[in-house]
Amino acid sequence: MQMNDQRDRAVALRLIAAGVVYPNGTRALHSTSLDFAEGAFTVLLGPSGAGKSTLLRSLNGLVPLSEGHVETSRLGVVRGTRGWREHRRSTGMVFQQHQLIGRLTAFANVLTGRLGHHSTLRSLLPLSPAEKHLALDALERVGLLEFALRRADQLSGGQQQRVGIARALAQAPNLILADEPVASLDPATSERVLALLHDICRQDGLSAIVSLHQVDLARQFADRIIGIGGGRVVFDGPPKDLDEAAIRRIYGGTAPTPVHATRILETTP
Ligand SMILES: Nc1ncnc2c1ncn2[C@@H]1O[C@H](COP(=O)(O)OP(=O)(O)OP(=O)(O)O)[C@@H](O)[C@H]1O
Repeated sequence: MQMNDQRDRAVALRLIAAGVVYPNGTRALHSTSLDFAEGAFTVLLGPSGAGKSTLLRSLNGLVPLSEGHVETSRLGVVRGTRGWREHRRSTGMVFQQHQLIGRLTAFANVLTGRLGHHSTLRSLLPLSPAEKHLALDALERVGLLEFALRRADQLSGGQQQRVGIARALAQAPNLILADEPVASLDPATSERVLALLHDICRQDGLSAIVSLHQVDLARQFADRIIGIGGGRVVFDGPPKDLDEAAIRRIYGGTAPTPVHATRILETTP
């Protein structure tokens, strides 16, 4: 897909002059405005500490904005506790470390994706058969129906991340935010998990914003790549425009460390 196609699409989500300063005074995101097109698979790339997680998490209020706004096509400018709750309910989040409850089954973990749809009191009661079907359907889509009753901590890393994707799908979201969803997986599993996420988003017309460390995966799957450096957008374009100069701009002259080298460094005492 070309950038022009993206411009022709409706805007699903908009970041307007948004910035983040953490309580310790660190400015992690300088004033940034971005439009995210309906149904597009957008990848955030950048070196460690660039501000990818901050930007991604600010999009659903997990990191509060210090200035600016988030606007969605459904809600307009997101405001107040109720507005953010409503926005989060329709935003599926996939995390690097899955954030599953290990002693619960895959099925029970996926069901937790439904809890945002209920009041605190109602969520203490069993979920409806329709919601259980939704959760099983989500597990089937990620190819894990046969593991539905297995404890999450007895699944492989790739399977756990697929449960994480199923949990996000069980929310029936309009938008998926994935914060380094494959950072803890080996390269082959990373590609499979990302292909799965990409295919599901495409089939359902879901907008996805995904932060990644791997340039090759960004090139393979993204409709649009946003490069972040020092809390600012330093590249924004389709994968075909991500040339060596753009990579230098994003990574500040130091080539991104290949995944296998990172793993050797991590596992060597
Ligand atoms: N809770 C926090 N309090 C203070 N500073 C923070 C906090 N979280 C992140 N930062 C700082 O904000 C900057 C951006 O961090 P962020 O986690 O968004 O980067 P990132 O690009 O996602 O990095 P990585 O790829 O290593 O996860 C960094 O300087 C980081 O140290």
